[in-house]
Amino acid sequence: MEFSSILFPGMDDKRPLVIAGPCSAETEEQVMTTARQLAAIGIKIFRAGIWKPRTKPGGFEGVGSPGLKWLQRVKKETGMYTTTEVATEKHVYEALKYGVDILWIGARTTANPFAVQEIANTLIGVDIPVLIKNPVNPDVELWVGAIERLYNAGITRLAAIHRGFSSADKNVYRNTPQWHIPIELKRRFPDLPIFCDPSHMGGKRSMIQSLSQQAMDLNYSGLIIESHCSPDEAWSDKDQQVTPEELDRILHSLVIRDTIQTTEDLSTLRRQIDEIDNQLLDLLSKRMRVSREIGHYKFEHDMPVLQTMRYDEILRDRAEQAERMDMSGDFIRKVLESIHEESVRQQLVIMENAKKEDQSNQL
Ligand SMILES: O=C(O)C(=O)C[C@]1(C(=O)O)C=C[C@@H](O)C=C1
Repeated sequence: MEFSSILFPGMDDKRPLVIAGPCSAETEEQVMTTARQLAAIGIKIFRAGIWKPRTKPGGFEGVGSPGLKWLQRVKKETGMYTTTEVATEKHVYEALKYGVDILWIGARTTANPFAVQEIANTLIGVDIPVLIKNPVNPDVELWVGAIERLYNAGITRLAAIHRGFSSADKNVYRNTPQWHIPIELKRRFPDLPIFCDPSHMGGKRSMIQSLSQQAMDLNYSGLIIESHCSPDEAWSDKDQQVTPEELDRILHSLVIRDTIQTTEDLSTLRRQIDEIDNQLLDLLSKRMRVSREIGHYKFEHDMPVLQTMRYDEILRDRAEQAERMDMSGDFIRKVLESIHEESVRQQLVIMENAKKEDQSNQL
């Protein structure tokens, strides 16, 4: 896929490209005050939710179409480009009618291929950048699928927004980052810009700075940060919004590492990594050879392939050992789960082949 630039005239091709604005457009005054303050600190793209998907009914569901006139005014008076979330065909028509410059697709919508297809069909023939948030569930294929649906509709000015993933486990995040998922997306589409949404990820103002820094260190193109002229009085998501002044402070604190340099030192270290990876592969192939021998033993002695007690003992022992060696137990558990999966697969093949051989010998 070949993506085109999402930038507009007057925007720097410099990291991070920042989109900022309130979670929701509440009143014309709140929108205009916030917009003026953001324009004053150099923000070029103003965001505001016009239609808000809420988990339960009864919450503030956005001001709807009347708020689009406020976005028009923002553009006219401050020169900032505007963006809002669309989830249905009607939202798209309304946003286009009022000249919204960039659309974004929310996490709940990305998770629903029917809704994404409806939006894509509505956009056929329209030249507008679309930003696609990750789906609520940690499924990179759904995210890729949404990007492909838009692309197939002729929308090539695309970018992704990483806002984190829902999780049943309680942790410090509102939506856990699971950085490996956007990293996989980036591996598949190296030219697709990725924005980080530290507001929804952290769910708290205090986490915005460090999440933004991590996103910059992972080479993200941009940030989308919720900013409100009086966050404590916000009608939605007040804990995660910052004043434009605070946003300015956060943005200035970020260290942007942009040098691409391969010195002799780095090459030497990378050669060491290559060598160690070779050894790891060698060891893994030796382990699989032993596992295949166990497979033959199990066939001859009528033993099942899966040995839960032994598997459990390996996971427990190695996780403890890993922690003593300064690695996370969870990490080693994941590695061993993959190794065990391959080991079981190889033993099942052995069982199957040995059975076939037995049968053909009996004929
Ligand atoms: O110990 C065994 O029985 C094995 O076959 C080895 C092994 C492993 O790869 O560690 C594979 C399958 C079993 O479920 C448990 C462990």
